[in-house]
Amino acid sequence: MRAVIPYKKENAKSRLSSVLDLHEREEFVELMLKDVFNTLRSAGIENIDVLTTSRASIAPDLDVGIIENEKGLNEAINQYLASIDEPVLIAMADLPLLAPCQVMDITEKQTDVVIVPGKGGGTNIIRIMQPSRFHVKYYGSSFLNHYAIAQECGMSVHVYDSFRASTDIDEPQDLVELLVHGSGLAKEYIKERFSMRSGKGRVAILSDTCRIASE
Ligand SMILES: Nc1nc2c(ncn2[C@@H]2O[C@H](COP(=O)(O)OP(=O)(O)OP(=O)(O)O)[C@@H](O)[C@H]2O)c(=O)[nH]1
Ligand SMILES: C[C@H](OP(=O)(O)O)C(=O)O
Repeated sequence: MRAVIPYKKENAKSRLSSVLDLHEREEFVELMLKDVFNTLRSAGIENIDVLTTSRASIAPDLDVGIIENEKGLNEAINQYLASIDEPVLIAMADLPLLAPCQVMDITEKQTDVVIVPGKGGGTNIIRIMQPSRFHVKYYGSSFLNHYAIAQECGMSVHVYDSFRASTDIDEPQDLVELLVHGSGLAKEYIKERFSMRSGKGRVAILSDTCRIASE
C-alpha cells in the first residue's frame, strides 16, 4: 500500500481568504500537509508521495516522494494512477482531523474501492486496489462521480463513514471543527489567530481583528 497526497500551495484555500491572507493560507496548508503526512506514517504507510504543482513548495525535510505535475488536479492524479501497480490511498492535504486509526480501518477494507466523502459532495480519500483501472473526477459532486466510476469499472465499493475523515477544511466555518477537535500543527496555527464565540447556535470563530468569520 502506498499513499499519494495531491498538493497545491500557490494561492491555496482561496475560500479562506476572508479570514486568512495569502501568506497565512500558504503557511496553513503546509502545516495541514505535515499533519496528513504524520497521520499516514503513524498508520504504517511507508511510501508516501506528494503530487504537487511545484517541487519547491515541499519542505526538504518531509520524507516523501515528490512528483511534480503542473496539470490540473484530475489530470495529474489520473496520470499518477496509470503509473501505479499496487494499491494506493489518495488522501487530500486538507484533512488535519484525520487520525491513524481511520487510515488503518480504511486500508483494511476488503472492497476494491473505499471512498471517504468530503463535505458538500466532495471526496476526501479514495483507496483503490487496482489504480490503473480507475480514474478520478474531482470537483462538484465528486463523491457521486467516484461511486459511479467504481461501479462502471465493476469494482466493489465501501463508503467509509467518519466525522474526522470527512471533515475537510475549505471554508471559515470548518475552522471551528479544527479548533474543537484538532490536535496537530494546523490546529495550533489557527488557535494562535482565532478564538471561538459560543452562543445558542453553532460556534463561530472570531479572528484577532474581531471579524466574525462565519458572517
Ligand atoms: N497536484 C495538485 N493538487 C491540487 C490542485 N488543486 C488542488 N489540489 C489539492 O487537492 C486537494 C483539494 O483541493 P481543494 O480543497 O480544492 O483546495 P484548494 O484548491 O487549495 O482550495 P480553494 O482555493 O478554496 O478551492 C488539496 O490537497 C489541494 O492541495 C492542483 O491543481 N494540482
Ligand atoms: C477537490 C474537491 O474538493 P472540495 O473542493 O470539495 O474540498 C472534491 O472533493 O471534489
